[in-house]
Amino acid sequence: MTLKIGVIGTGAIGREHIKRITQTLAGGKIVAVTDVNQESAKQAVEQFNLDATVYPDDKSLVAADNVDAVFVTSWGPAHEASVLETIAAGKYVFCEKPLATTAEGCLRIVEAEKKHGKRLVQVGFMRRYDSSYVQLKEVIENKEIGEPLMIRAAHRNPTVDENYTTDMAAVDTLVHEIDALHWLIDDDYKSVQVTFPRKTKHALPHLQDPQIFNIETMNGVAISVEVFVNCQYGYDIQCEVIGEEGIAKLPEVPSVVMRKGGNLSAGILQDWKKRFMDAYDKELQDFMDSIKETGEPNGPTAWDGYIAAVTTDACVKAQQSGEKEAIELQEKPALYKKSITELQTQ
Ligand SMILES: NC(=O)c1ccc[n+]([C@@H]2O[C@H](COP(=O)([O-])OP(=O)(O)OC[C@H]3O[C@@H](n4cnc5c(N)ncnc54)[C@H](O)[C@@H]3O)[C@@H](O)[C@H]2O)c1
Ligand SMILES: O[C@H]1[C@H](O)[C@@H](O)[C@H](O)[C@@H](O)[C@H]1O
Repeated sequence: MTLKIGVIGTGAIGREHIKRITQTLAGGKIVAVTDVNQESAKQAVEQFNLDATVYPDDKSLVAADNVDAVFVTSWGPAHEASVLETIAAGKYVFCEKPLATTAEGCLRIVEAEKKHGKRLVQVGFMRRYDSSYVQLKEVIENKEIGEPLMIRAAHRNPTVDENYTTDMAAVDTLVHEIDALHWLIDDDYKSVQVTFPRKTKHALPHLQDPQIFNIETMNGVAISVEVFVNCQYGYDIQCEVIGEEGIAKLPEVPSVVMRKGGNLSAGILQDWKKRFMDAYDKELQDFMDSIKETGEPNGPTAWDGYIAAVTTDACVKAQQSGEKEAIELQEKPALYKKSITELQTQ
């Protein structure tokens, strides 16, 4: 059975996902697209030679009889309405981060899914599918470094455009670590405090860059994440877990090592599209396969989207107050108690 997919938002990641469904992955077909910029939607159809209808808006795309599942790849503030619309139609939805821009918005999605009675939503936290994070998680789960005590991480982008603001360091960038790190050590967040080191001359006046987020977990693990989005030299994701018996570090991205002109050198990636390419492939393949095999998506849930939103809200508050801010979650609903992946690996 081929999963027939409609895409809302045909910008950078929307097109990346259309390309992988059309050219790389098995089991899905893009049958519908929409974008507030209708020209962009039409261009996407031409670019990938799609046999797909261009709809005027998300509502009409979601309602189309031949659409089984929807990808929400529009701007963050538009996600909640499209996801709610899709759940109301009883269809599956893969939503890029953020699930919604507020914790309240995520809870509205959780409530809608609970009312529907089974999981329909997967959130695009692709690091859980990245082989280097999966290896790191295995080392931690097998207790090879004992109990984790501290994590040192960094999320660096070479540059960002002028629309990138100080809060986006949390909401747009750190959000990946927020999802990946609690999953990695199977713990919950307790509080966050933010410090602003000396500002780089490469950041525009309105942007504080770099920033350091100090997060404490319920088990007392101290996490420090540097977000530096004008680091100039490349796209660099680092993560080191310090445990009672040793240290485990995210492997470096393989790169050809050259000896040339008196230098020993290896390349560093320049943008996010390549770093998590395989993980994007795996997350979407898993989305399609699990729906076919079990009737529910397998990956990060709407509840994971809610955890991320509560945490990014606290981070933004901490940026503004300079104080340690609490990260407080509501009780996890039964629908999300165990993901299918967790049950399978027990
Ligand atoms: N998982 C990741 O690593 C990753 C990477 C990049 C982007 N993202 C997320 O994906 C989303 C899109 O990012 P992008 O880089 O592709 O942005 P983009 O600006 O390139 O594309 C977004 C597209 O959505 C369209 N759009 C906006 N509002 C809409 C609406 N209401 N209905 C239909 N179309 C609408 C815009 O016209 C644009 O074409 C963001 O939420 C971003 O955070 C995730
Ligand atoms: O939306 C992008 C994307 O999520 C990238 O993975 C991240 O590195 C960037 O900082 C962010 O702006």
